[in-house]
Parts: sequence; structure tokens; C-alpha cells
Amino acid sequence: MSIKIVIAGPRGRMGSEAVSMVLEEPSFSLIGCVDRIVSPISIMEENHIPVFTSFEECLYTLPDVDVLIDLTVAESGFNHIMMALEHKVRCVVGTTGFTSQQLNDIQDTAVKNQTGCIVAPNFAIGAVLMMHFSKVAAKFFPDVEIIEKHHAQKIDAPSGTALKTVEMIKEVRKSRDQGHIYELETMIGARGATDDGVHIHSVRLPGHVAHQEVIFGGDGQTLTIKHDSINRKSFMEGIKLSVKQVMQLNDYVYGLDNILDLT
Ligand SMILES: NC(=O)C1=CN([C@@H]2O[C@H](COP(=O)(O)OP(=O)(O)OC[C@H]3O[C@@H](n4cnc5c(N)ncnc54)[C@H](O)[C@@H]3O)[C@@H](O)[C@H]2O)C=CC1
Ligand SMILES: O=C(O)C1=N[C@H](C(=O)O)C[C@H](O)C1
Repeated sequence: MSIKIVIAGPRGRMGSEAVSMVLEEPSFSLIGCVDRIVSPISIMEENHIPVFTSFEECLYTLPDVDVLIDLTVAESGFNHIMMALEHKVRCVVGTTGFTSQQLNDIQDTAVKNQTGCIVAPNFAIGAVLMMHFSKVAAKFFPDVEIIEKHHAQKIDAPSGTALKTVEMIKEVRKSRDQGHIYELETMIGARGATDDGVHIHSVRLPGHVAHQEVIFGGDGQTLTIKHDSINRKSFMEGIKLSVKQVMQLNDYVYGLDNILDLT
């Protein structure tokens, strides 16, 4: 039996790619979409897939949804996910920009409702490996900075990937400040954002898709771990895998590193 899927954000850069992937995957069935805009989407019309402007209406009309894939913005994504979990609809979430409080609430709601929910700041397998390798490197090189580069239409900064990378690095790296103890920013922001002493620099420029470099510095050497998504197909295998995995889950997972065998 196919997995019945609703996609939120179908006309977006990610959502439109996800729509094609779901339509092409024989074990998936796209039964509806949610978007804030009312105007028609041709691929939906061609395939007779309803598009709702309210997720509540979508759930009411389609009571047998198995998985919500959310690829929107944090504010709407949060509402969709909480509502889905309360209705015991499993979630695969690519949306980024959530606060820590929102992520905690999503986790609590998934656990309370015993409903699988995978939140993955990056679905590209190469990016998951880049984060994993960075965690390994941080054991040996505690001085580390991140440069993430994205297209100019990205709303949230730092990227979800950069934040997840720091979270993974923090699991193995002792908290420390980096750089000179009397370091002085003569222009605000020159040293980027910091989390636990790790600096994150966010570049937003046309011509980019999604790129991250994690730079480690040691005595007389540097190590750079770099990943580039050159188009959004890079994220589709991870979404496909997550949809299949979430059907076996009854709780919350943050990051594909927790569902891939990285040993
Ligand atoms: N986890 C991952 O691997 C990746 C995650 N992303 C994240 O996915 C999200 C979407 O990215 P893009 O497709 O580039 O953005 P986009 O701006 O191209 O698309 C966003 C979509 O959400 C819809 N939307 C916005 N507000 C809405 C609302 N209130 N209710 C319903 N729909 C609403 C828009 O109409 C549009 O269809 C972002 O949060 C981005 O950071 C992007 C790429 C990869
Ligand atoms: O908005 C994007 O494009 C991306 N967002 C995700 C993030 O915030 O890390 C994943 C990827 O970097 C692309």
C-alpha cells in the first residue's frame, strides 16, 4: 500500500522539487498540498491533487494522511506540524528557522502523541556526512569557525545546517572562547554570530544554492570540511528516506545522522 502524503509549500523551490519526487516514487501517493497562495499550480491540476490554503481544512477533507512533508517557513511550519502531530499524522520537516522552544514543543508533542516526526535541517546525504566528519574533527581541533553560503532569498540566518553542525560539535568539544581575548569588533558583526565560542558567518548571494565550510585551525595546520548542494535534487533522497523511516517511528528525531548508519 502506498504512503499517503501531503506537502506544505508546493510552489516553493524545495516544495516543487519534492512534488516531482513524490509523484515519481511508486510507493508514495501525493493526496494533497497546502500553500498560503490560492492561485492554481499546473502540476497539481494535471494530477487532480487538491491544494488547500489551510492545513486544518486539508486534514478535515483528507482524514487518512500518513505523512506531512513541511517545506515552508518556521511560523507556518510550526503550526502545521503541531496540528499534524495532534492528529497523529507523522511529519517529515525540512523547514528551518525554528526557535529552540519551538523544537522542544515539536519534540514533546511527537512523544506525547507517539507519532513519528523527523526534523532534518539538511536532507542532502553529503551535508549529513559533512556535519558528522566535523564532529569527528572537533575532538582534535576545538578551534572552529563555519562559513555557510546560500541564495539571496533565504529568510533565516544562520542556516539550520550551521546550527545543527554546532550542536553536533558541542557534543564533543569543551566550551571555549576563540580568537584573541581582547578581540574588538570595530564593525558590528565582523566576527559573525557565536554559539559556545564557535563563530558562524552567513553569506547570502545570488548564484548560490546551499554551501557550508567548517574550518578547523590547529598549530601549523588547518582542516576544511566542505559541502555544496549545486541543485535541490541533492535533498530529495534524504526526504524519500525520511518518509519511509518515519512510518516506522513513534517519536522524534532531529537530524538524518540519527537514522543513517554512519559507523
Ligand atoms: N532541510 C533541507 O534539506 C532544506 C530545507 N530548506 C528549508 O525549506 C524551507 C523552504 O525553502 P524554499 O523552498 O527555498 O522556500 P520558498 O520560499 O521557495 O518556498 C516556501 C513555500 O512555503 C509557502 N508558504 C510560506 N508561508 C506559508 C504559509 N503561511 N502557509 C503555507 N505555505 C506557506 C510558500 O508559498 C512557498 O510555497 C525553508 O525553511 C528552507 O530553509 C531548504 C532547502 C533544503
Ligand atoms: O534555505 C535553503 O536553501 C536551505 N536551508 C537549509 C538550512 O537552513 O540549512 C538546508 C540547506 O542549507 C538549504
